[in-house]
Amino acid sequence: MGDVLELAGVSVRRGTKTILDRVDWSVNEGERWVVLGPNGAGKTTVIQMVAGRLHPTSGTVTIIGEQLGKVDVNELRPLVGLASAALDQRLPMGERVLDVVVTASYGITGRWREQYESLDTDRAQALLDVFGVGHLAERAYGTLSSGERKRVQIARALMPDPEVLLLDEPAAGLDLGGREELMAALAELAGDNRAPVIVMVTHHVEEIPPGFTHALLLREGVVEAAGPIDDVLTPQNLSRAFGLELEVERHRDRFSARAAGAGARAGAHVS
Ligand SMILES: Nc1ncnc2c1ncn2[C@@H]1O[C@H](COP(=O)(O)OP(=O)(O)OP(=O)(O)O)[C@@H](O)[C@H]1O
Repeated sequence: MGDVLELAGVSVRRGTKTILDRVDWSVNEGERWVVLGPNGAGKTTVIQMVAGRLHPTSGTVTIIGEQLGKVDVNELRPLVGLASAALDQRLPMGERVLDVVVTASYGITGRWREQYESLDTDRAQALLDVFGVGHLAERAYGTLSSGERKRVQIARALMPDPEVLLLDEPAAGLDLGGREELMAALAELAGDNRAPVIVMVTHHVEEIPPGFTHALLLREGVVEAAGPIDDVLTPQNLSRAFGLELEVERHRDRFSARAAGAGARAGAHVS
């Protein structure tokens, strides 16, 4: 049984649509997971569930030993840091970047009249520094580039010192330089044994930072493969999940994938 996250026979249905179909998945201490799959596979639904923001239609979700539905989610949420596009839309654009991060210690977006201790503001500043955006602490959040915002969101997600860090497509929309800088920061985090368990959603194997240990491959709400990253990210598994024949390569600690065979499709990405 996963000691950090456990999904057992989890299904999510909306009307006649089955979004997740009897998903089993275990995550243990120290693991760094990537969740991969084509559009509509159910990746965000899984992330929303392990963030305690969505309940399964059937099956059980256990988050750090507490079963969803039997625990106050407000107690659970500080234990799970989430960075996602949906959160970005809720953050006040005029808010000072330092406050965007520090308000996470209260689980709120938007500073009101709370008093923060210097311990909190020092931690927020240190996290911004780790992600290379410390110099932007006094700027309004809405003036940041999308790459800078992604890094602020991750600093915010780490602020309450969570047991689990969930990243829903952190590299989406970044240019090559922005993506590589983010990957370097995430690789450093992945290699830090004091860092929380990490679960990151992506469409592209090229966006998996070095140091990630496990992969969950989804297709149409079903687990195609799950386990150690080298066992899961095989050409066979990825081809099945994405519905086209793919070649997968590993150069040192990075993956790449493209349509099998030369010609018109060579170089295509996997989403
Ligand atoms: N409330 C809902 N009612 C009906 N269908 C829904 C609902 N919410 C999600 N879905 C569907 O469930 C499927 C899985 O959605 P989800 O966002 O989890 O996929 P995803 O793998 O994250 O996709 P993407 O890569 O496109 O972000 C999609 O087909 C989506 O349209």
